[in-house]
Order: sequence, then C-alpha cells, then structure tokens
Amino acid sequence: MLKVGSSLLTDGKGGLGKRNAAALAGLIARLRDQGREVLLVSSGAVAAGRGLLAGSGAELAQRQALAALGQTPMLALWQGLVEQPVAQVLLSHDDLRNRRRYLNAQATLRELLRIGALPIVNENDTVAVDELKLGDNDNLAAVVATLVGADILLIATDTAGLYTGHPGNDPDARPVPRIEEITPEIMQMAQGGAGLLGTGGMYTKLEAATKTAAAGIDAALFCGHHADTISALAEDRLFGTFIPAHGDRLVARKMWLRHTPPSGGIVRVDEGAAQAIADRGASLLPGGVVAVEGDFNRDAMVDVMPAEGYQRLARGLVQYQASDLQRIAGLHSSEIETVLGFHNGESVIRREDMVLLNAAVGTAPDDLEALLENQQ
Ligand SMILES: Nc1ncnc2c1ncn2[C@@H]1O[C@H](COP(=O)(O)OP(=O)(O)O)[C@@H](O)[C@H]1O
Ligand SMILES: N[C@@H](CCC(=O)OP(=O)(O)O)C(=O)O
Repeated sequence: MLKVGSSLLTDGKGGLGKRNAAALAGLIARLRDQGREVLLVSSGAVAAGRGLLAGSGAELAQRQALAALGQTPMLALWQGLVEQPVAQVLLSHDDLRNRRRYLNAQATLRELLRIGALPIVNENDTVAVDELKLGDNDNLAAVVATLVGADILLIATDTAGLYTGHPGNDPDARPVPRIEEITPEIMQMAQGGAGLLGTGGMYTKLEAATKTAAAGIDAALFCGHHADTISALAEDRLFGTFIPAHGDRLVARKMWLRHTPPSGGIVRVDEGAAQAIADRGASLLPGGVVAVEGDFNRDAMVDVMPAEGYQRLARGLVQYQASDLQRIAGLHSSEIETVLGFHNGESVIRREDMVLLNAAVGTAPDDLEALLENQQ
C-alpha cells in the first residue's frame, strides 16, 4: 500500500504537478507486474483546488471547499498515469471507528482489488471535524493498511524519511534508516511540523508507523522526488526510514480477530467441520454448516458453534451474508454459484479470517437474546 503526500503532487505554482506522480505510477505498475495488489492513499485535493481557484484562505471551511474542488482533478491526474481504472474512496476517521462502516469499507476495497481497479483513498474532507487540522492521511493510511491486511505501508513524502531533527532548520540533522521502536525520543525528533503543503509532517507519519507496527505491518518512509529511490523500492531496496512490524503479522491479525466485536451472528457446524477446523486448521466450507442464526452481512464477525449448545468453537469473518449462507448450508462449494448466481470463494470463513476459541459460553438457550445483546 502506497501513501502519497501533497508535497509531491504540486507544480510549485499552486496547482497539481505530475512529475513525481508519474514516477510513483511507474512503481505501482512494477509492483502489479510482480503480482502484488496495490492500494493508493493520495493527498493533494486541497493543493489541486487551490490551483483552480486561487485566493481562498486557510480556514477549515475554505480548505474543505478547496478539497471538494480539487478531488476530481487529483483523481484525473492518477487516471492519466496508471493503466487500470481508478476508484475514488473517500473515508473519514469516524467512518472507520464505526464497526459496520469499517466492514463495508473493507468489503468494497477488497472487491476493488479483486476486479483489478486501483482504489485511491483520501479523507472525506467535507465532513472532517477536526478543527485544528484538516485531515491526516498518514493515520488514515495506517488504519486502511490494517483493514486490508497490507504487507507494507510505503509513505512517499518530500524528505528521505525521518531525520534526527527538522532537516530545514537543524544543520546537524542526520537520516534515521531504521526504527525498531517508536519511543518518545523518536517522536521528539519529528516535532518540527509539516512542510509548506503537508499536514502533520513526520509526526503523523510516525504515529501511522506505530499503528502499522502494532498490527504486524512494516512501514517505510521515502522521498518521492527521486526516481532512483522510487524504482529501488520495486527491488525491495529502501533509501529512507524502515519501521519493521513488531512480531508476526499473522499473530497480530489473529489478535485483531480475537478482539474485534462480534456482529451477533452464529454459524452452527457439524462435528466433521468442527474437527476439521480444530484439528486440521481447515477453512469452514458450506458443507459443514448446519444452521445460521442472526442477520449479518458479508465480512461480519460471527461465532462458530456446534449444532447444539452455546460453546464457541471459533470466530471469524464470513464470506456470505446470513440469507445466502442459509441457502448454501450443507452444500458442496461447487454448488454455490448455481444456487446463488455468484460466489465469494469456496469458504464460508477462510482460515486466515478465523481464530479458534474453544471456550464454553455456558449460556442456556433462553439467554440467547442477552448473549447477543452483550456481544454488540
Ligand atoms: N525530523 C524530521 N525529519 C524529516 N522531516 C521532518 C522532520 N520534522 C519535520 N519534518 C517535516 O516533515 C515534512 C514532511 O511532512 P509533510 O509536509 O506533512 O508532507 P506530506 O505532504 O508528504 O505528508 C518534511 O518536508 C519536513 O519539513
Ligand atoms: N485530504 C487532504 C490532505 C490531508 C493530508 O494528510 O495531507 P498530507 O500531509 O500532504 O498527506 C487533501 O487531499 O488535500
């Protein structure tokens, strides 16, 4: 996943410039040629808006208006540089704090990647509520990287990563090639604020990298002005700052799955499926599903329970909404498309989207309502 700052998308005269974007589009093409899925978080709408109607001020509402003006030209800039169709995804931090919206955003982004589009995420600045600063795409990018389960978050900016002090004001500032842990001392290095066009400076980039590291995702900060630096990335060589993930990505993902609130849905499975999940680490296939309880959408977090009782065997993200799952329960995966007219893959819950629990809830059937309420 790639995040591109406003600092890279301007022409120096107050409008959009495509020089850096063209080199970054080349990186996107090379990563895709390597079989990687790429998602872009792009700033630059405010800068583009300013290029169209100069004279607007820096008040929140004025910048929100500029962002609305500049969003389409910013997308058009990218569409002119990449092969695949681009898709506009406007998100707010508030959206991603809401479980249902988070899951909907996740499903949309996954589908866009599946069909080969380039999702371009930007903050939905019109509804941004932060009075102090408009938007913060660094932190938004970190949340989206977690949401799509990215391998790495690449942050392109106008400096070669983090320096020990603000490179413009501190003559002794030295580059920091690798950060094992983002400590208060490291955060202190980034107190110097943003560049002329950016929001947040290195501070929000380090906040973002703190989030990705905790979620098991690597992050890299690099300078998007240098074509050589950009093309080196496609060969896994970084000139900038690398912030490795803490621990194992799968472990982090499983932690996330374990602690994500359930939707209240239950998928009941037969003994064969329960064993396959527990003993063989298998995905849950429709053939093993005996009943579905509750109303849930695709990508909802559901509990997997045996045919009888309320023992939670596992939990995970379902690939089919409740009404569709009811229709394919007990069937072979090959029959899904015939029955539903489409398919979201052969599994009801993919292994990587599931954690085993094996803990009895100990709730009598009469208490089901209370149980479901507690879970919401
Ligand atoms: N310790 C530091 N190392 C590097 N850059 C820093 C540091 N402290 C502050 N900065 C500022 O952060 C800027 C990059 O952030 P920002 O302006 O928000 O860019 P972007 O638009 O790419 O998000 C740099 O141009 C620099 O002015
Ligand atoms: N959403 C705003 C950008 C906000 C932002 O985080 O900017 P930047 O620090 O340049 O990544 C825009 O499109 O102009």
